[in-house]
Amino acid sequence: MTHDATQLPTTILGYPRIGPRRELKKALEALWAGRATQEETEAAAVELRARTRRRLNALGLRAHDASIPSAASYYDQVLDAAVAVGAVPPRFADVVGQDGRVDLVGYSTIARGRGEDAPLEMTKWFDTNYHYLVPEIGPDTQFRFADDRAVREFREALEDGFLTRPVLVGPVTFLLLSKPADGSPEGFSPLQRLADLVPVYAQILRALAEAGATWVQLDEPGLVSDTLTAADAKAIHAAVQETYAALTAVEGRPALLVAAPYGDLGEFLPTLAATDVEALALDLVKGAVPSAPVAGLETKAVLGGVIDGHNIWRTDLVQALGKLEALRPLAASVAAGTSTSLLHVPHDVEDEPNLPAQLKGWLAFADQKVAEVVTLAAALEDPATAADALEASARARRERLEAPGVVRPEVRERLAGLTPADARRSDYDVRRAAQDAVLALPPLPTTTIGSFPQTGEIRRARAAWAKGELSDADYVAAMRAEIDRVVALQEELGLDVLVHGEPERNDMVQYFAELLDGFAVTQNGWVQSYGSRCVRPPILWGDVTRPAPMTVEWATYAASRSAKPVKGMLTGPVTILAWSFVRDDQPLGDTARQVALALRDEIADLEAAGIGVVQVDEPALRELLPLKAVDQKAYLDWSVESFRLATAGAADATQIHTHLCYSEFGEVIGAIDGLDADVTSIEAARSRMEVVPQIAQAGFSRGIGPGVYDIHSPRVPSAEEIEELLNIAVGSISPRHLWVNPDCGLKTRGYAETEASLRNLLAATRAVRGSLAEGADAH
Ligand SMILES: Nc1nc2c(c(=O)[nH]1)N[C@@H](CNc1ccc(C(=O)N[C@@H](CCC(=O)N[C@@H](CCC(=O)N[C@@H](CCC(=O)O)C(=O)O)C(=O)O)C(=O)O)cc1)CN2
Ligand code: MET
Ligand SMILES: [Zn+2]
Repeated sequence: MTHDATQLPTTILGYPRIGPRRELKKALEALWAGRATQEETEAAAVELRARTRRRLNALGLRAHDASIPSAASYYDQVLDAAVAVGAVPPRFADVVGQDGRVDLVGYSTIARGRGEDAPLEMTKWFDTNYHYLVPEIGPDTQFRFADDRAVREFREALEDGFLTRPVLVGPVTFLLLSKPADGSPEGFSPLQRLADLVPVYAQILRALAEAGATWVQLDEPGLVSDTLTAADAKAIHAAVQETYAALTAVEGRPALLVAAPYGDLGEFLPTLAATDVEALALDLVKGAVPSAPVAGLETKAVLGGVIDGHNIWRTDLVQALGKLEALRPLAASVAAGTSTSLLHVPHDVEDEPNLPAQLKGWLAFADQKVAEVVTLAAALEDPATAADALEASARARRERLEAPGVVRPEVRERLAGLTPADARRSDYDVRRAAQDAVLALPPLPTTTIGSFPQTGEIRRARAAWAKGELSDADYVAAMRAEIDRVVALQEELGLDVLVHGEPERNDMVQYFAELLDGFAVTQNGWVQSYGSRCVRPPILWGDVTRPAPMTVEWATYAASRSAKPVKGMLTGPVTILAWSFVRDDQPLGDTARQVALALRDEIADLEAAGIGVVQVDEPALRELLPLKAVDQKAYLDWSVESFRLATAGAADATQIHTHLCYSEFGEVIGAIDGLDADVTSIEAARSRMEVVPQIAQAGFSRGIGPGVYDIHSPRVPSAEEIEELLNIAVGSISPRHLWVNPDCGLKTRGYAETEASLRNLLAATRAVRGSLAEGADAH
């Protein structure tokens, strides 16, 4: 170590990467569509990185002290780490250049797959709506310092006049998030490869130091979960010790900041504090200031993550400063920072011309949060200089509590009048008989998850409508034409329960937020969900009411086009909360119940309009599950209750479906059972029906549709392949309960592949129905 590292710069753990106008999304999608060269896409990204540095500098992060993070990524930071350490699966070995580098086309291939080569699996990043790519690590994976993008981007910034702080996923987290490569022996876990991986990180640190880096940030969020078995925890303690003993021994290295976002470090804090790293970043939003001295911490610089990287409310700076002050006696020095990367929030409140002025005063997007960090840093130096800013932030919060619409007495009264009976339906058998009588579905009924391809034409029509260039009537006509097409296609293919295809929805959450009171939606508030895909999370700021029916006209129009049952399509309360920025002035459960009541009224209206099947999607049920075991039961109670409150007003004969993606099914199976839906569809094709034994074991005895078509890839599954998956399902799930459906909605797919895949899905279903009938005849 060649410089003073007892003082951390004021900083943020990371910043949005997609660009204020989704510049990176557009550049990447142009490359993928063959409309841009690699050089053009790289050039757009270089420009975006330069703009980001200037912006952060203008907001008060300094240019020369590693205060500005170098944390860009073309797709995902975990994929970046995999490529850096040479952990590219053998099926993609050809995309790695002679020099170890992976160019943008090759990098995109690993992320998105090609032909029969499946991409890396994608899964949720902690308790966020961001998704990372899962590295595949086997006993033979050859780690080496392969791609030096981190060094190149550090140099790029330096040449531009900025000494930045490179950010990498730390080695322990990298292995904890990896999965064993296919063919790994029983009992193998990627963490067993730590000793081979750490020297590569050491090399990277050396290369960064040679390039002039003074600080490097290693993100270790893998340490914040406590749902670990004792044996796992022991192995992770040992891994932390081994990793940071080795990395701090690297000669001439940069100072190390180990960041632990998304929760409290708990038992791993003492372990990290005992290492020789210079600095730790603690999440003081989800986690707490340690209540007693921690051995080793007194020699470290600590970044107090008091600004919430996960929400958009303006911080109560008085309270935040209090936490930093409480931390001071425990550490060598304390700096102000964010709890997580700002990746999960939009760029700039000032870029929202349509948000009400009063609401804007309550909000802090990424840029406002950087300013808050800078204000706190000043307040740490001298509270007097920041007194006005501190008082203003406290005033904004008080004002919010009293503003009209935040509390609506009629909503409060309705909630207060609820009884347990409002969340209970009749027994499943009673419902099943009533539903069989009206629906008369064949065995192994087929359906889809709701959305059909969102074509460029649909999106352009909506954009024109929003700009006033297309009239309401023309917009409705365009969407109805799409519904006609979707219904006709499903009829032709022979699906049993049809959908309208959701063409009118920009997003399954934003659509409802636009129609409910108590929400605001943004114009430019894009947040990366995965790769180039983004969402604009709505802001749930007040009590929720439903001024008018939201889906009835679309659903009844679709129903008028077919004699088959058409499934109404709603997003559930938990998912609406999970994918919005939610008020933090009352328990989430109370907010969820308000949303549930709006959905309950919608279901009543759908029933009254003759819709006899309604799906209430809850793909985020698992996402909001707290990382800490102690908090999980309370969450499962309110989340399940809110779904039931939304659905339990339905008549026995109304078939309620739900849908969940991301098959960590085992973890929430109790909750899924508790939802008491008549039919549940889940993602299963990607994991080749891994969840089926879990379903059987749990004795799940209502309708269940494990997905048989992986919609995350353009690949068309063959009928034989789907038949094989169905046979696995039939092996453990009673045909009385088994449904046939894709893994998820089809909105990100094109029509050609969708049609071909669904055709194969129906052929496979007919084949399996045939063999079931033969089996029944033989008995
Ligand atoms: N909120 C949410 N979270 C989720 C999911 C989800 O569906 N919703 N699914 C899971 C996976 N995540 C996903 C996240 C985003 C997308 C996605 O497709 N996003 C679209 C944007 C969707 C949208 O808001 N569309 C708007 C705006 C579309 C747009 O970009 N319009 C153009 C103009 C139209 C054109 O010329 O194409 C523009 O504004 O510039 C609309 O359709 O109205 C994208 O990034 O491309 C898919 C999956 C988990 N989390
Ligand atoms: C992310 S779950 C998506 C469910 C929704 N009904 C759709 O089909 O798109
Ligand atoms: Zn889904």
